[in-house]
Amino acid sequence: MIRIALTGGIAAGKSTVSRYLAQLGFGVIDYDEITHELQQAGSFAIEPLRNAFGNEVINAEGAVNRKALAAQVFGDDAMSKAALQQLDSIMHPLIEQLVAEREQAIVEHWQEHELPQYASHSSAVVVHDIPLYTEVHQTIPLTFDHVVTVEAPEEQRIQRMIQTRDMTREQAEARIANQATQAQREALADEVIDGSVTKEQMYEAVDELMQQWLTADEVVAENVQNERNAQQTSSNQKHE
Ligand SMILES: CC(C)(COP(=O)(O)OP(=O)(O)OC[C@H]1O[C@@H](n2cnc3c(N)ncnc32)[C@H](O)[C@@H]1O)[C@@H](O)C(=O)NCCC(=O)NCCS
Ligand SMILES: Nc1ncnc2c1ncn2[C@@H]1O[C@H](COP(=O)(O)OP(=O)(O)OP(=O)(O)O)[C@@H](O)[C@H]1O
Repeated sequence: MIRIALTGGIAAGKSTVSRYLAQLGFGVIDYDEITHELQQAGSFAIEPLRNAFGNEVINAEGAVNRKALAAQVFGDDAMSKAALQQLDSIMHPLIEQLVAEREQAIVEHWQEHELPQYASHSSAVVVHDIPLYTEVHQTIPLTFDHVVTVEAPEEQRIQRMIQTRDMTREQAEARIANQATQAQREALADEVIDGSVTKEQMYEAVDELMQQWLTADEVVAENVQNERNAQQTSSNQKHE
């Protein structure tokens, strides 16, 4: 299996890249979607969250009131920091469990449906779409073959947020300031996709990366197979 972590600065184009990879037929696991699912009524996370943070973080329907929870865990004081750690310790093992189940389903699906445009690839590809990879990589202990971040200049991202998300400049700037920095994301990534170019150019960059990684994986698979064949031949010769 080739495991890829995909992250990026807010509004840099990560979701656009993620959708494109899904369109190509690769399995994509969306960590934001999983987090939201786990905070719906009836989820395993509800009672532990209620016990840790009180009734006020659960709404009348039995789902998490994200605004109320955010008020307890986001802040510069020691209490908020400890609360965020506690939230991570409740959410992250549950996220990890759902991720493992999705990954298994993707591998099973891949075994039955190879992608025609990559007919020769020998491993399933699973893309983990993790907006907050920098923030959570130490508490969700998954290992990745490749870590990719999508980046674009801050002003371009602010303009995108103002135009497509109905935000004011102040709100957009605050969202950026709240996240890890571009330098922190790039320090963890082995590839950076430029989100400031056209979408078509971004897709070309993705195509190139996937070809490169699948070819490298194919070479490793071939070497392993050759090694196995050589060992088999030598063991057969010894028995003759
Ligand atoms: C506290 C919650 C309900 C607040 O939701 P809300 O919609 O108001 O904010 P949102 O999720 O967009 O986060 C806003 C910003 O907070 C920061 N942030 C969010 N979660 C974390 C975290 N676990 N660690 C550090 N920073 C975080 C990021 O900068 C993010 O951009 C939500 O963030 C949450 O449940 N977080 C914990 C689960 C988690 O780790 N999610 C990420 C999984 S990859
Ligand atoms: N290369 C591009 N050229 C023009 N517009 C783009 C490009 N990439 C993304 N966009 C647009 O910018 C907006 C933000 O992109 P996208 O949703 O992919 O960002 P994101 O990084 O996933 O953000 P978030 O982290 O908040 O989910 C969208 O409206 C998208 O269509």
